[in-house]
Amino acid sequence: MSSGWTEPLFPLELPDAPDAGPRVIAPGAVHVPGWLSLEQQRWIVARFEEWTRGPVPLRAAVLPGGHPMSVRTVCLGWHWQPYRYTREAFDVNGRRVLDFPDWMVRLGRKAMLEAYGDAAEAARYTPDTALVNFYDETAKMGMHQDKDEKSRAPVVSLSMGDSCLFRFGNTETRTKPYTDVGLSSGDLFVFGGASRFAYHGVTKVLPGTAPEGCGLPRGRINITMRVTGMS
Ligand SMILES: O=C(O)CCC(=O)C(=O)O
Ligand SMILES: [Fe+2]
Repeated sequence: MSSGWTEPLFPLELPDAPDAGPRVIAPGAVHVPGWLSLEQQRWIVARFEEWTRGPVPLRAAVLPGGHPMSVRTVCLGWHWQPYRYTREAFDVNGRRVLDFPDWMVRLGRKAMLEAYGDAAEAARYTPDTALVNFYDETAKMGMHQDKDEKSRAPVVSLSMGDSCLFRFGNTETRTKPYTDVGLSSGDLFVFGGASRFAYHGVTKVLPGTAPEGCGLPRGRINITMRVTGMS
């Protein structure tokens, strides 16, 4: 019971060797465990701390039903609110969000190359927004599609801090079939192609599982880079 992995082992995909290569979870959906080094993770966590200082703070987006999400988010490039992108955070303080960093474009391209192995596709990939989510130990994210982008380019996801159970489903329904994947600190997950509009969510954060030295002793950060297709 001390491992933190309290879910049944099947169909949970356990992270094994940290340097295990890419695994295809569904067509177009690839999980790369342990992709970022601890040093890279720490560096990104330090950037996260800068982003949360503004101009737009970390905030829980309010869903149309009036309930705030349990996850808190800060955006880069374009600000997302349910369910659209704008340059200014009208639902927070009206300020324009930080520019999308060049280093993150480069990281997105490296991620694409790692996941799909197609150098030309990777070189073309130019994400222009990132939703940077912070999960405390009770936060979750319900099953949803990322479909507010006008582009079908893949979504690149990076995780730091505590592990979580990430549920990756199908494009038709919020329910089965899905695969539960353990996403740990440093993991990469890319979904594009036939999986670009698959439902997915975070069912549980596993407190106390952040590795020593990742820069985030508790809680979980997830960055999803996307191409808005907007200008
Ligand atoms: O936290 C995650 O791993 C997923 C986040 C997500 O699906 C989103 O921000 O749309
Ligand atoms: Fe999503």
